[in-house]
Amino acid sequence: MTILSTDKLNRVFGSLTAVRDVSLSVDPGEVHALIGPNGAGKSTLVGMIAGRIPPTSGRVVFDGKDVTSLPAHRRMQMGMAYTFQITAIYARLTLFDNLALALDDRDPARVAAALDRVGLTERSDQLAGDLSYGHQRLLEIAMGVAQAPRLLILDEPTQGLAESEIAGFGDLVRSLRGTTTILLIEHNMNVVMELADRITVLETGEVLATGTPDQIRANLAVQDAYLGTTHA
Ligand SMILES: Nc1ncnc2c1ncn2[C@@H]1O[C@H](COP(=O)(O)OP(=O)(O)OP(=O)(O)O)[C@@H](O)[C@H]1O
Repeated sequence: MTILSTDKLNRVFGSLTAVRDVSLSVDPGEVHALIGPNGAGKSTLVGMIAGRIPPTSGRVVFDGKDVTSLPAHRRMQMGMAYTFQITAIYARLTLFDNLALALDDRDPARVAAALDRVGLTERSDQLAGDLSYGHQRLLEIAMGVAQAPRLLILDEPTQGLAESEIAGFGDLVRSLRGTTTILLIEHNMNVVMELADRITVLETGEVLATGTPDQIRANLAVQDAYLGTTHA
């Protein structure tokens, strides 16, 4: 059973095929990482999954329905949530108000619980715009999680986070494992190897390999193309 699948998804920009014939499937409850070198097509693929970028051809199926032609907000109504590299928080509102908006509920206990998941409870009354970049990323993740999505897409969530914050992020993902399906685009290989149930490797727009962290580590093509390790 899959909650999300893509079927021969393609996206062409002029003479460049950014994503070529990508078919992948994500199982309910798994943490599925998407990795690959810069320019491999990760953001373009996720943009098509989320409904921000129209595919040139191919299909996206979410929760058993073909959503290829549905706009992003309809996919969100169906249970997709995503955080992107550009933060989508309200800088002039407090953390409390940001979370209350995401939850559509001002119940202090619920807001506090949502902030607690990312360790920001004590900053509840601060303006979001006054937070460090790393804390803004955590707030954005908390807002995504608060919506209790069926599929949470995290685009480079640890970018700009300090080591201690990365550890907290790892705890958060582990606490969601099994209940929330997560598609994780991430450059930090330690984070990927530690958190992912399965990994899909993209290279120049194509799927190079899919497998468990151990399988991906042992895959010679992946080692050559991406992991930078040498083998005999
Ligand atoms: N709107 C666009 N117009 C033209 N080319 C684009 C557009 N968006 C992406 N590309 C190109 O498509 C290719 C894939 O880009 P994409 O951003 O999807 O890769 P990525 O794997 O997410 O990279 P990164 O890890 O650097 O974010 C790149 O060569 C990029 O220059």
